[in-house]
Order: sequence, then C-alpha cells, then structure tokens
Amino acid sequence: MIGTITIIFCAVPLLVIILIIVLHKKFVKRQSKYLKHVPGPKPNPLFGNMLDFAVPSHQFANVLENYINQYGMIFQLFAGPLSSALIISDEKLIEYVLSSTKTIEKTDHYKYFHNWLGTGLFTSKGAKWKERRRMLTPAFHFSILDHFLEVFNSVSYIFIKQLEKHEDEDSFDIYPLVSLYTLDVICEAAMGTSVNAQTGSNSKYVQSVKTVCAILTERNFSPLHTCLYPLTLNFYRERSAVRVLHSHTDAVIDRKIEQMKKYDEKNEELNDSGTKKRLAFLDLLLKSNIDGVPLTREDIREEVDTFMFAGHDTVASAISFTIYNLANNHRVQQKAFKEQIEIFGSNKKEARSTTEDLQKMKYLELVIKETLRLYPPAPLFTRKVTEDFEWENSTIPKDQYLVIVPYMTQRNAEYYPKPLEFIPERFLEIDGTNPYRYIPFSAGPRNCIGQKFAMLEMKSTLSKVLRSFELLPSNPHQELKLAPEIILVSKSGINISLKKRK
Ligand code: HEM
Repeated sequence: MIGTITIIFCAVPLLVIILIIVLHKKFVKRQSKYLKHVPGPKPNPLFGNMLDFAVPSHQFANVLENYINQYGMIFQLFAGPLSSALIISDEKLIEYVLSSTKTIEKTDHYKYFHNWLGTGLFTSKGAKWKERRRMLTPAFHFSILDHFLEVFNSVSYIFIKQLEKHEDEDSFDIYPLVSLYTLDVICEAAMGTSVNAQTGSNSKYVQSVKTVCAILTERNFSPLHTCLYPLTLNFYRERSAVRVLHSHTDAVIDRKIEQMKKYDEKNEELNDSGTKKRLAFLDLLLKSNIDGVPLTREDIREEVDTFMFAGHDTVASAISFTIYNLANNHRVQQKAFKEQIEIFGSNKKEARSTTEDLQKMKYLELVIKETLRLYPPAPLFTRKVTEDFEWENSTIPKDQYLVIVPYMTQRNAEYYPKPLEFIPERFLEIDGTNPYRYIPFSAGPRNCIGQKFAMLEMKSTLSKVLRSFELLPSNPHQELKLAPEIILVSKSGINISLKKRK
C-alpha cells in the first residue's frame, strides 16, 4: 500500500514536469519560427530565463543591461516555460508599438489592479477604453488644470512645514514625506476632500492605499502571483484594504451628489462662503456622460480610484529624484534658484505660484525633464500584440508580450552622450531627434493622460522647496539602489540634507 502511494507521489510530479518540458519545447519551436531573427538567452525548460532575476530588485537593471550588451536593444526572454516577452529599448520599434492599434492592448498583468481600480482608464481595453479616454480628456485641459494650482499651493504649505522638521539633519530619506504629500494632493484634486495624509488624521485610508500599492508591487514580481494568489495572506490583506478604499470613495461620491443637488447651475461655481469653489475631477465625472447616459456610481469610483493610484507615487518618485539631483548638483541648483529669484524676488519664499510664474520656470522644466530621463517613475510598461505584424524579417505574432523599458532607452549612450551625467541643458539641443527615445509619460494614444497635471504639480512644488531650502547631499553620501518595480524606487532611500534659506 505504502509502495503504491509513494509511486503515485513520485510519478505525478514527474509526469507534470515531463509534460511541461514537452510543451515548452513546442513553444520554443513556435517562437523561433516567428522570431527567428530576434536574439536572446537560452531558456531553462521549467523557469525560462527567470532564474537570472532571482536577485534583489535593485540588481534587475544590471541584469537587463548585461542582456542589452549581449543581445542588443530588442531581445526575447522567457518568463516561464510557456510565456515569452520581447524586451524593447530600440526607439524605432518603440515608435511602432506605441503608435499602432495592433499593440494598444495591455498585458494580463494589469488584471492585478482590477480589485481596486476595476476597469478604469488605466486597466480597460477596446471600446470601453476609447469611450473613457474621449470622455476624460477634457478634464485634463490646461484651462481646467488652472483650478488645481490652489490645491498645490495650499497642500505644499504643509509639506514645507513637514520638511522643516528635518532641517540641519545630516541625512534623511525624503521619499516617504513626498509620497504622503502627493497623496494629499491627488485626494484633494480627484475627490475634493482632504485625507490629511501628511498630518496622519485619516490614517486608515492612507494605510490602505500604501498596503494595496505594496501588495501590487510584490504580486508583479512573485511566482505566487497567478492561480495560487488566493492561498496567500496578501490576498486577504488586499481584500480588506480595498474594502476600506472603496467605502471611502463611495462616501465621498455620495456626499458630492448631495452637495450638487443643493446648488443650482447658477451657483455651482461658489461654495458655502460664496467664494470660488475648488473643482475636483469628481465634479467633472458627475457631470459627464457617454452618448447622453451619465456614468454609474461604480464607473465614477473606478476612475477616481484610477487617478488616486496613477497620480500619486509616480509624482512622488519624480519629485524625490529631482530634489536628490538638485542636492547633488550644486551648479544646477544655483541656476534653478536664480530663476526663482528672478520670478519672485528674494524675499518671497511663501509666494503662491500663478500659471504665469510656472510658465516662466524654463530651467526648472529642463531639470525635471533630465530627472525623468535618468529616473523614469514608470521604468517599464507592457503591451500585448492583437494582430501579427512584420518587423525586420520577423513576424511578431498575435498574443506576444512586449516590454518597453524607458529606463534603458533613456540611458542609452547612442541616444544620449554621457548618459549617466545629469545635464539639464542637453534638452535645449535635442530638436530633430526621434521623440520616442524619451518616453517617461509613454507616447501615442495610450500615453499618460495626467502629464500636464503632473508637470504643474512638480514645478509648483519644487519652486516652493527651492525657495525655502538649500538642498545638500546627505552626509555621509548614500548611493541610490535603484529598483525598477511598478514605480522606480531607491531601496537605500533618497537621502538628502536641508538648510533653511534666510
Ligand atoms: C511624473 C508623473 C507621471 C508619470 C511619469 C506617469 C507615467 C505614465 C505612463 C508611462 C503611463 C503609461 C502606462 C502604461 O502604458 O501602462 C501612464 C498612464 C496613465 N497615467 Fe500617468 N504618469 C504620471 C502622473 C500621472 C498623474 C498625476 C495622473 C492622474 C492625475 C496619471 C494618470 C494616468 C492614467 C489614467 C493613465 C492611463 C492612460 C490610458 O491608458 O489611457 N498619471 N502614466
């Protein structure tokens, strides 16, 4: 009896492994038929090339760099026995992929976001994505974004107070503070309410956002991410955090609907005290419709939640790395500070930026652009091929996964001389080059809808920081350990030091 059980226990896994190896061989044969001119490392029958990524996440970029040195800017990796992806940092193929309707769909990895975001703009596809994109584009028009300046100005006031607590410390990690700040900004902008993330008074909501973002990152890099996920502790932690997030958003929507009922069309731009009302994306969503049909409560919630996710850690990463670069490049900081003095005068540390002020910050814009080149907040993103297409003697087949890697493209010495040096002025001289070598906000029809909002937020925040503090390198100096997770982060923190300006 025991002998029979032992045989079954040994035979079943063995058969499964043999089956996987046979299927893998067939899959590799199919791939090499289509992608015969695409190089790449030989895959292991059970793990593909994933064993090379069994290193801490801050070493992923080195693994990719070694591959690029060996195989070039388009190569194939196997993400397991039966799944392959083309890893692309070549500007011409990026241009094709981001412009073509044959590659507009996102991969199945975006399904991980469905529990929280449903199928809002970031995760939807096909006709639903098209309708939503058309409906939401006016909400990001420059004239409407003007309303958000007031949000940036008032929330950054608290941010500066939080930074003052770290004055004269030799070294502190600025990222967690910036991340709470951008969460406050996006909550006010998306929902028109404050969660006071910086001062900690609505910590249940804030904690749930942080929990879900951390679990999503882990899930993207864990082998337990697919069918085994419901057996993990994270599954239950995510479920309970998402419940908190949804009930918060629902309550805000209900309150907004009640408020809107109170005001007639004539008064709707005014609040209780008769002053101009702050506009939130939610106000616009409540007035939106598709072909005359208003959005349902669930439709609205998924878009508000989408902005919450897409619009907070991306901007936090960008602002933190820009502050780091300013702190570590004295010449650049001096030039950026001089520009601020020219706009505001020398005794206007607390002055609120107007649209005209922000337009004048040309050098600060170059500093931000150069930061997004070296430290793109979305270091890679993926697409799925929906129809075969030809590329340099290969057929890229339907269902093929494509991984676009701005982090590598934007550090390529062929595209950017002295690629690892921080030189904002390089953006004064790049006219005429292929725009697809610079894609921190992606490009084409599925690019970042929040790009202008993000640029305004970054400029207005950094202007305030530059006018309030001299930014200094941390002491002792701490190397960044860059990890291209969903968002680009530094595993060793983004450490700087601050001195209050007189
Ligand atoms: C520095 C800040 C930001 C960066 C670098 C950034 C980058 C990106 C990138 C690379 C994509 C394409 C992702 C993909 O294809 O999977 C994207 C999409 C998107 N972003 Fe941003 N983003 C930023 C800020 C924002 C903000 C502030 C918002 C909202 C207020 C936002 C909302 C979105 C949405 C909704 C999408 C999906 C668009 C679609 O699929 O049609 N982003 N972003």
